[in-house]
Amino acid sequence: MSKVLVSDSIDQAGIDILSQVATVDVKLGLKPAELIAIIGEYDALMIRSGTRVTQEIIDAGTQLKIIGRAGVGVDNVDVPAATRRGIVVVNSPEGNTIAAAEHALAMILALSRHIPDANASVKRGAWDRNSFVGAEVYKKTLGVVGLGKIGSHVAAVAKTMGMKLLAYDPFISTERAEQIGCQLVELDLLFQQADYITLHIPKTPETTHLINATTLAKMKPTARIINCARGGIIDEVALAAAIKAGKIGGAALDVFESEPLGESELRSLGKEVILTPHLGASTTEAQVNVAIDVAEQIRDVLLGLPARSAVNIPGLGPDVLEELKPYMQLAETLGNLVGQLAGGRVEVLNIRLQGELATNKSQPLIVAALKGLLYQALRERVNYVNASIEAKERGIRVIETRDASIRDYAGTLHLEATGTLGTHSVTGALLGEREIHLTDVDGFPINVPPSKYMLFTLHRDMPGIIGKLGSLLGSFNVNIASMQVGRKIVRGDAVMALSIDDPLPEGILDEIIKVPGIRDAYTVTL
Ligand SMILES: NC(=O)C1=CN([C@@H]2O[C@H](COP(=O)(O)OP(=O)(O)OC[C@H]3O[C@@H](n4cnc5c(N)ncnc54)[C@H](O)[C@@H]3O)[C@@H](O)[C@H]2O)C=CC1
Ligand SMILES: O=C(O)CCC(=O)C(=O)O
Repeated sequence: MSKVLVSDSIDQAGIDILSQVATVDVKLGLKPAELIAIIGEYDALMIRSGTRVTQEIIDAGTQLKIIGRAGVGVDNVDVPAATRRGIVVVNSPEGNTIAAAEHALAMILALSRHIPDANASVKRGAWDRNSFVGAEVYKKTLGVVGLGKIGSHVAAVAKTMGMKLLAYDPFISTERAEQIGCQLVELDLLFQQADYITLHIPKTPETTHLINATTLAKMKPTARIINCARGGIIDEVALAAAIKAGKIGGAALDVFESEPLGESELRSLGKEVILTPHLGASTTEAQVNVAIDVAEQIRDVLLGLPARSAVNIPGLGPDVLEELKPYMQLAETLGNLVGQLAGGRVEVLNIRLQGELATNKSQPLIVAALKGLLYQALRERVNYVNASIEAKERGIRVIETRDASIRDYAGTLHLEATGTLGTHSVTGALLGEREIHLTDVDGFPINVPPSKYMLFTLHRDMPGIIGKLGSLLGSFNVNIASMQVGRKIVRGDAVMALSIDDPLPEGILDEIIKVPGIRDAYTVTL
């Protein structure tokens, strides 16, 4: 049975799902060295933001197939290292959207009305109404940095509170921003005009210290900044200094450059600063959502099925998967076949999407074809995650072309591999939506379903050759399940495709090539 390690606290609903297919160990608060010492036993690791999955941990996880992040941000996982090792990294892109957005909205209101400090003062026994005079958000300007899932929800609710909305997000359209009621502006203008600035972007090299001494200097002296996205987007030292110097009005932070927050000037500041310990996703509802979402994906991957929200399998969203799954199987089979026909080292793989397929997303098909192509070299080590990287590292150049005019079948895929031993090509189609058929080998039309063991010959189309080959195979006790010849002209060159019941015994290929009229022969295992 597979083994899953859960190293941060996740809802029981997730553990229950994992337990259907695996032994689940929940071990919280492990130090990096402790995690490195045990991770080798596990097939899957499930985390939240508490566990930092470094290259060392990934290297020690020799059995790891999947890392599941019960939440959105995967910045605590070394995704490139996981990708190189073929480990799927999945997250829950939407499970905690509402929770995080509501936390940001709560921060805006709590900051405006000094709720935390007023509450603490009453609990201390005081009745001080003068120190906590607040500000209304009504008719104030909210600047939303990052108008994705969380930013959009914050904007939509803020709109209903009567706020004016500015947004900065270089990756969304003006129309989309307008639909949400936001005016898309340049970042500097947002900094200059906003009364509240709320951050909803990932932490990337571009967004690290986006809020720094220079950008803080552009803001209104009354501006308040809310960060429920990621620590490190704000330079905390510069922020504390700006608040102390009265250059901005205040800040509410849920996330920090280093978590848990250690020694920090921010702790010493008064009611103009609110700090929460990364609680954005901490609602009962969100924790159930993300636990189920990620546990289901881990279960599926352990059962050999694809994950719906893999962050390191580009272009494989659930909708794409549903539509392309049969074609991915076709691409993988053709990749495996053409790789074996080509033998040696493949240098160029030409992939042509034909007919209806020409209008489809090609990336998943390319990944699947490469997975098939590299299977002989890498066996189980190659998967949808690392196929592209492995191909790149081997110097395989991928050329993609499309031809919508070819309409023999609904959609066909044509693969041509050129390597150190020559060029070979195969074409395949789906019959009845799922059944794979080879429709062409090396330019010769055929129509056969691929089978586990196959033999292909290139020969002269002449009387007696099929009989001679049949007798030869029979003398080696090789049983032929089916046979088909593809030719372009009568008595010209032809290709024979045979399905055989068992692998071809050693040495027969040399005998086959000696049969007069047979020029070449290839055996493949699919
Ligand atoms: N505090 C907490 O507990 C939680 C924090 N988060 C964090 O919230 C953030 C946003 O999450 P979602 O809205 O789900 O992500 P999302 O992917 O839906 O939205 C992010 C948006 O940021 C935009 N963006 C990317 N780079 C940008 C840049 N340089 N400048 C401006 N915009 C940029 C993208 O175009 C996208 O629209 C993430 O960092 C996530 O990790 C998410 C959930 C809980
Ligand atoms: O797991 C958590 O509570 C943190 C959630 C979070 O930051 C995220 O989903 O990106």
